[in-house]
Parts: sequence; structure tokens; C-alpha cells
Amino acid sequence: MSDAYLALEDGRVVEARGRVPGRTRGELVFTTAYTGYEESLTDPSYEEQVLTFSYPLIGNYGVRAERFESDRIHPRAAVAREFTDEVVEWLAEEGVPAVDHIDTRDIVTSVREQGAMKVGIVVGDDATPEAAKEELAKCKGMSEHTDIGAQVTTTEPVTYEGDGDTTVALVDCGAKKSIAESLVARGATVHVLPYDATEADVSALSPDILFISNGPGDPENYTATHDLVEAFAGEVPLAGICLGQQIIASALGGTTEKMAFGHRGVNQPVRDLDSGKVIMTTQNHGYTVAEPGTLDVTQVNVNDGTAEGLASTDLNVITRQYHPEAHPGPHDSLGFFDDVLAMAPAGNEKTRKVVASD
Ligand SMILES: NC(=O)CC[C@H](N)C(=O)O
Repeated sequence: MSDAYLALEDGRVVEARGRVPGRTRGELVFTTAYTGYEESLTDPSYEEQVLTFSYPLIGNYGVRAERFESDRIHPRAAVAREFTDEVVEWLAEEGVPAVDHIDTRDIVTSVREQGAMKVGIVVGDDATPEAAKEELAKCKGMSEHTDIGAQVTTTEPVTYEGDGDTTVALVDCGAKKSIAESLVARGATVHVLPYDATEADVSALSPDILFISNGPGDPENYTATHDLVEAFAGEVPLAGICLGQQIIASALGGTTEKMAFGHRGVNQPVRDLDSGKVIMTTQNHGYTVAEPGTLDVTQVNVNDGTAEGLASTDLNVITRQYHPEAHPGPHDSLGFFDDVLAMAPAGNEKTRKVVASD
């Protein structure tokens, strides 16, 4: 008799070992990242999902808060072949159900063949297959979480001061902390705004760059953020990462669509169409840009050809579908942040040089 059951949308019920008790449900996804479990578990883009690690041992270098990407764990449950006790303690402190001693190869294969699916999970002495199915029956599809941004955004504006003159308004749809850090490290002052910030909120800051963050759920549900992009396109340079790329493309005449099982891992190869160079990237997304609208596709995924980078020189826009800020993953694409800040109006460059020579 097991003390944990997973009821999958394909009709199967899988037994596991319970590590943290509870009942929950979500969209079943997997990451192939072999490091970075702390960063992944605290990535707000995993909100409403159940995260399966395909790497078999999770927790082998401990748990350190300095590696967290936000202030809490976001997946509704965690699944691995083997969790260390230290990770289980952390998951338990945050009340996130967890299971291991499960054949994650089987789970990953199912998701690869049938696409991301709903799952119900029950863990504890009273766990039964029926209870797991009840959780599954209550599970919403990802696009049905119509206001998911509210679950992950900052509620109050926050400012991080950089030592240069460029100001960035970062719309927080569930931003990983490394995005603001990467901008501040390059001298920018970053004003983090709630996901439903208005045109007036942004105008009041007179930012040099408007930056739309990563975040969970269906990009088409972020209507306030679409409005911002429409309002400022052509007026203020625009940048976006992951959900940010999807929202910017969609607001500027493009379309998005759900992928079969998405890209989640730290070794997704991306080709830059201009230089021909291939870089390794960190990814975590289930939607993608189908039609880029008024933007040009500048980078593509080597495996499936999906749009990884978009740009418009007329409108001053650059976006990435992957995560240039890494954490976890390779640092091949950190230069994106230099390219973003280079879009700031030239006056800032002059001021910055004067300040630097003081
Ligand atoms: N990391 C992200 O920003 C994810 C974007 C979007 N929620 C997706 O799944 O595609």
C-alpha cells in the first residue's frame, strides 16, 4: 500500500512514496535541468503546475535562500525519483506536497507523448486512488487561470537603485529576481511595477525602457499588460523575457499558441539568425509565439524552430523566449541585458559618461 497517488489526465493512477503530505492538482510538466532545483522551485512561472524533475537526485547540494528566485515555492507539488531530506524539509516548511520513489522516466515519456496534462495528487496516510481522481476532476486548464498574474506579482511598486542614469520600468508578471539584478548590475535603476500597472503608472516614471517580465499561465490573459505595450510601443523602447516576449508579440499584431509539452531545462540550443551562432539557454515555457506580427524573428530554437528572439528596429523592441538571466543555467546570453540598456535614449549615455569621469 502506497501513501501517495497521482491521477493523470490520461486515466492512469501512479503510486509513489509520500514525502510531504497534502492534496493538490495542477498542470503536470517536467524540467530536464540537472542543477538549479532551488531556482526552479522558486520560479513564479511554475505557479499552478506540478513540477517533475527528470534528473534523478534532487537536493544533493543543499538548500540556500540566496539561490531563490522569489520569496516562495511556486509549483503546487514536486515530483522526483529521489528527494534529499533537506529539500523535503524545505518543501514541508512551505506546505508543498512532494512525492518520490516514482519512475520519472515513465512520467516524462507520458507527457512527451501526450502533452502537458492535468494531474491530481494525494499524499498521506489516508491517500487513495479515488481521492487523487477527485483532485484531478477539480483541476483547471492553464488558460482557465484567467488572473494568474495576481497570484505572483508585487502588490506595491519597488525600486532598486543602480549607479547609472538609465531607468527601467519592469512590469512584474511573476518576475525572477535575477532579471532586476542583471539590470541593476549594469547600472540601471529598476522600478518594479505590479502586473496590472496602468499607462499613468508607467508615464509617471518616464522610464527609458519598458520591460515585461516572465510569468505563469496563458499570455493572452494579461490584458492590462497588453494595453501597456500598445500604449508605449514606438514611444519607449520595449524589452521582454519569456511571457514578456509572448505579450509583446501578441499586443503588436502577433499570435501565441500552447505547445505540446513546452521547453523546460537548461540546455535548449538557440541559433541567432544574424551571426549563425548557437548558444545554450535556460527555458521554462509552455506557450510560444506562433506569428510574430510586426516584429522580426531574430533567433530560433534549433530543435523545433520556434521563435526564441524577436526584434523591431523601427519600434525599438527586443525580446527573448528563453531566460538570459540564467539562474539556473548557462550564462551564454547575459549580453541581452546590455543590448536592452543600449536602447535607452542617447542622452543617458552622455550623462553616464560625465558621471563616470567625476
Ligand atoms: N517563464 C515564462 O515566462 C513562461 C511564460 C508562459 N507562462 C508559458 O508557459 O509559456
